[in-house]
Amino acid sequence: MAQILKFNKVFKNYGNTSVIRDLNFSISRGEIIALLGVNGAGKTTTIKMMLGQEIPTSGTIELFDKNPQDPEARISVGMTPQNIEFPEGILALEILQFIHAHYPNPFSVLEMIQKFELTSFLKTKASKLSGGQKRRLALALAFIGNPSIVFLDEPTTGLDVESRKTLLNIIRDYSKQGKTIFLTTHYLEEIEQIATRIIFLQNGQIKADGSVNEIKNLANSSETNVTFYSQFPISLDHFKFIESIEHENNYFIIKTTNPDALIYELVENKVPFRNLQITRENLESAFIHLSKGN
Ligand SMILES: Nc1ncnc2c1ncn2[C@@H]1O[C@H](COP(=O)(O)OP(=O)(O)OP(=O)(O)O)[C@@H](O)[C@H]1O
Repeated sequence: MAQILKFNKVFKNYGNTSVIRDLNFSISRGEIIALLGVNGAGKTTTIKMMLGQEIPTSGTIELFDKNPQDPEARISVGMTPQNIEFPEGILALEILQFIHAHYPNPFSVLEMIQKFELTSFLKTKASKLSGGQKRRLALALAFIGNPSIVFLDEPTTGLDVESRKTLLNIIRDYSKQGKTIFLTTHYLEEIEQIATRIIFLQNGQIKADGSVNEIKNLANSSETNVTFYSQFPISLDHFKFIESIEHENNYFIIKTTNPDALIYELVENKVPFRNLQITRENLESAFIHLSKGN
């Protein structure tokens, strides 16, 4: 896959504070990348550097083999900022038409209106729109230029449930056309649904980089739950693969590092059970695990 964005030994300081420390990674066509990390980890700073809005203190960033500030690179980029403000007095429709006119090969204004369901507020002044309406307009503006890569900083914040679903579908469809999406969000269940890759930042450094399953597996070692129902008195004291047991109303909840071996032990010891369930890690526990680690 062709690489469209490269970070090479990138550092960023604000005054004496080191915010981004030695970022090295590349991004290819068709990826949906979620940049995750706790508040202050450096996500927005990273996106701003990709967009040429902040300059690295040292190291290099190449966007389409160019400096991110180069207009030739910027013409293939769409973005929404975390905080959206529009100029006073301009209608939503006028902003769409204005931005549309800046791109050589844009989607039609009508297509964006339909996709992002903007019809009901096209004749409203953009600065007077509700938070969710502003967000939908900003998203339409991010996509209208038919960009090769779209940067979305917390794009679903303020969106209602339907609009969220719509956006996730738009993102999925867009990546199927070979376009790249780079986003930050604090809604992990959305990431599980769409991301092809997660980059996890901690204190300005990459702590993990992989598929959703690979990231989940990082936390898997200590926190897989095996639950089952057994109405018989059983002792599991001598079992090797048990980290901890909770027992309530004939339900056993066992934490284990090795669910396969535990189930083998249950069967081998003829423990009577039913309704056995293995609960794999969700992304949230992986996130907590990664955030707590050093
Ligand atoms: N212009 C600035 N001047 C000084 N410090 C800054 C500036 N911008 C960001 N920082 C600091 O850099 C660190 C990273 O901030 P950044 O906004 O990139 O984090 P984030 O991961 O996007 O956080 P959040 O999830 O809260 O949006 C924070 O400690 C922040 O205070």
